[in-house]
Amino acid sequence: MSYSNPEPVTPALSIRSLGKRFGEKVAVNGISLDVPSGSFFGLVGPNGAGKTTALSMATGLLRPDAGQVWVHGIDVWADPLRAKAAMGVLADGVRLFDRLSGRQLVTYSGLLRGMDRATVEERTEDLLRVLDLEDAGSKLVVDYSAGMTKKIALATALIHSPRLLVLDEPFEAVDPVSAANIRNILADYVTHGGTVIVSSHVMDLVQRMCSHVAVIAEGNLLAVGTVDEVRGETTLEERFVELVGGPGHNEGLPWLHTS
Ligand SMILES: Nc1ncnc2c1ncn2[C@@H]1O[C@H](COP(=O)(O)OP(=O)(O)OP(=O)(O)O)[C@@H](O)[C@H]1O
Repeated sequence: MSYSNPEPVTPALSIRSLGKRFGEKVAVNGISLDVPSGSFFGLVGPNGAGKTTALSMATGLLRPDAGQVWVHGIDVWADPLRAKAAMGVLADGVRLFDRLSGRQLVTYSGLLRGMDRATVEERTEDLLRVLDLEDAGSKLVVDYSAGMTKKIALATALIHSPRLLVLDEPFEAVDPVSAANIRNILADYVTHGGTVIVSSHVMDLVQRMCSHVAVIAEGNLLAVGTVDEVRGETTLEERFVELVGGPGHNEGLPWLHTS
């Protein structure tokens, strides 16, 4: 009896030769990588490395100058509606419809995704509860704090139960209890077959939370693999500093010394 080779599993996200420049500035320099399905994938890099630009292109928010992106095998730029249906996105710095209340915003996101109202209402209440936003549900999003805004944006990314979550800095400005809640929700989602991509500056968090990591700096991919492969015998933080270069400007600011 002969067996054919098993089909290789389609990555949750595949990026090939993705590039973007803003004027003279090359923000993303022909990056290629695969995010395995079912992974918890961290994207790390210094300020201005190109993380947000790369994730915006990967999620159909910013048109690349070059390259291609597939989400579960669907070409994001050739078939955006189908690709976006498979994704939940927490974008950095994108304005929400903040004249809606939190509850309205999450409900609206679900209805826009074509979900039926009863399911949307049920999930909206679940999301407000687990994200500790029940009391703030009827307040306008424009009046939310930075952390509350992050959490309501996360709720809009989760409502349709996507196969892939792409979260740009999901823990920024979020209090530790809410952050732990969100980590648990995401870990549970991955355990049940979802894939998460998070960008973060907190190496310790990425080391503890993620199965895989990519390091980018100045628009280039410096390392990618499982967290253990990338960090080797050291911590992810030490490896990160080795890869992107240690602290510069050691001279400090003498005029700031008050005594
Ligand atoms: N709309 C834009 N116009 C001009 N330059 C841009 C624009 N967006 C990003 N850039 C530049 O592209 C580079 C990459 O920026 P990007 O926001 O992708 O970095 P990042 O890794 O997300 O940084 P951070 O960690 O600080 O959020 C930076 O030099 C930035 O100034």
